[in-house]
Amino acid sequence: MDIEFEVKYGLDGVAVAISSISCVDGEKGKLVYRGFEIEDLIQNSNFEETAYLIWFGSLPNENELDFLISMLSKKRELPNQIIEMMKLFPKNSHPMEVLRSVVSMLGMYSKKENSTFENAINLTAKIPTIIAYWYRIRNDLPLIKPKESLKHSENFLYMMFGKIPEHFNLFDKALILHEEQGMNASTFASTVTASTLSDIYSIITTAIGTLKGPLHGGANEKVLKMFDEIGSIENVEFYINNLIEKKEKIMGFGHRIYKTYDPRAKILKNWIKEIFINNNIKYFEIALKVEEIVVNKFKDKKIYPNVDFYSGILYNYFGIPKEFFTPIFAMARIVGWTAHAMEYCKNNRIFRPKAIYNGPKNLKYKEVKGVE
Ligand SMILES: CC(=O)SCCNC(=O)CCNC(=O)[C@H](O)C(C)(C)COP(=O)(O)OP(=O)(O)OC[C@H]1O[C@@H](n2cnc3c(N)ncnc32)[C@H](O)[C@@H]1OP(=O)(O)O
Ligand SMILES: O=C([O-])CC(=O)C(=O)O
Repeated sequence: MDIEFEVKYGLDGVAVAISSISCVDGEKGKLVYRGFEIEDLIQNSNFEETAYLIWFGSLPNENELDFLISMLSKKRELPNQIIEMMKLFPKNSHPMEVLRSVVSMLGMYSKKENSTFENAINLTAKIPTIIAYWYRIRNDLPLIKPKESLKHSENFLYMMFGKIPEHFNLFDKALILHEEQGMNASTFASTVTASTLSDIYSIITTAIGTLKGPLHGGANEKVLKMFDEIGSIENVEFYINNLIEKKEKIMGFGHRIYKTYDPRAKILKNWIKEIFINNNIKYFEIALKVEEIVVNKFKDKKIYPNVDFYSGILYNYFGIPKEFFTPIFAMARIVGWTAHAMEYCKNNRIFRPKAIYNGPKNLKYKEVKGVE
C-alpha cells in the first residue's frame, strides 16, 4: 500500500471519539451545543448557563444555575504566592505564556482530593483573574480584586478596567460563541493528555499551549496585526494580493470543518455592523474589504472568514489589547476542553496512534574513531 495514502496528515476526517457535546456542520455552517443552535443560545443564554449546558447536557433550573454562578464567583481569587510570583515574571511575557504557566503552577496549590469537575470549575473561575491580573501587573497598575456579586464576564471586564463598559453583554455572548467546537486541535490535544489519566492542570496546560498557535486560537491576534499593517482601506488590495502571491495564509480565513461561512464569524460581523453602526468602529472597513478580496479569490477552495477574523474588532472596541485576545478565547474554551476530557474518560482508552517508519534499516554500529 502507498504509505502516503495510509497516513491521514492532520488526522483529516478521522473520528477519534463519539460525543454528544456539540455538532459542527461544516457544509451548512451550523453550530449546535447539546441540541441548541448557537443563534438561539446567544439570543437567550449567558456564559454560565451555556457552560452548565455543555458540562451537564441540559439547561439548568434556577437553583442549579444559581449554584454554578455562586461556585464560579467564589473561586476567582489566586493564591497569594502565585500573585507574588507573577509580579516577578518578565513584563514582556505574552499573556498566553503567563496563562499557560500559571495554570500549570495552580496544580501545585490545588486540593488533590477534588473531583475533576470541581477542578474544572476552579480553573474556569480563575482564568479570567490570571488574565486581568497580568494585564494590570504588566502595566504597573494596582490589582483589582474579583467581586463576588458580578457575573463571570462583568467581573472580568471590571478586574481589567475597574468599570463595566457599555455593551458588555456582547462580550458575554462572544464567550458563548467560543465555549465549544468539537474535536478541534486544542480539545484533541487536551483529550490526549486526559487519556493518560493525567490531572486537569496538565490537561488545560496542554490545551492552552495548543490554542496559542497562529493556525488555531492565536489567529485572532494576528488578524489585528494584519489590519494594523494594512493601515488604511487604500492599501488592502496591494497587501492581500502580495500575501496571495507569496502563498502565505491569510489569518482569520479557512477552517478544517467549515466549508462555508463560519456561523460565529457571521454573528460577530452582524453585531459589529448593526450595533455599532454609528460608531465608526475601528478596523471594520478594512476587514470588509479584506473579506471581499479573499472570498472572491478563494471561491473554489471554499475559504471564508472564521471566528478569529471578527472577534478582535469587538475586543478592541472594549479596549482590550490584541495580545489578550487568545487568552480570552481560552477563558471560554476551557468549558469545551473540560467537557470533552470528562466525556472521553468515561470510556477511556489511551491515545496511541502510529507513525510509519521510513528511515534507514539494517545499519551496523561502528565505533567512531577519536571519540572517548
Ligand atoms: C479557532 C480556530 O482555530 S479557526 C482557524 C484559525 N486559523 C487561521 O485563521 C489561520 C489561517 N488558516 C489556516 O491556516 C487554515 O485554513 C486552517 C489551519 C484553519 C485549516 O487548515 P487545513 O484544514 O489543513 O486546510 P489547508 O491548510 O490544507 O487548506 C486547504 C487549501 O486552502 C488554502 N488555505 C487555507 N486557509 C487559507 C488561508 N487562510 N489563506 C490562504 N489560503 C488558505 C491552503 O493553502 C490549501 O490550498 P492548496 O489546496 O492549494 O494547498
Ligand atoms: O474547530 C476547529 O478546528 C478550530 C476551532 O477551535 C474553532 O473553530 O473554534
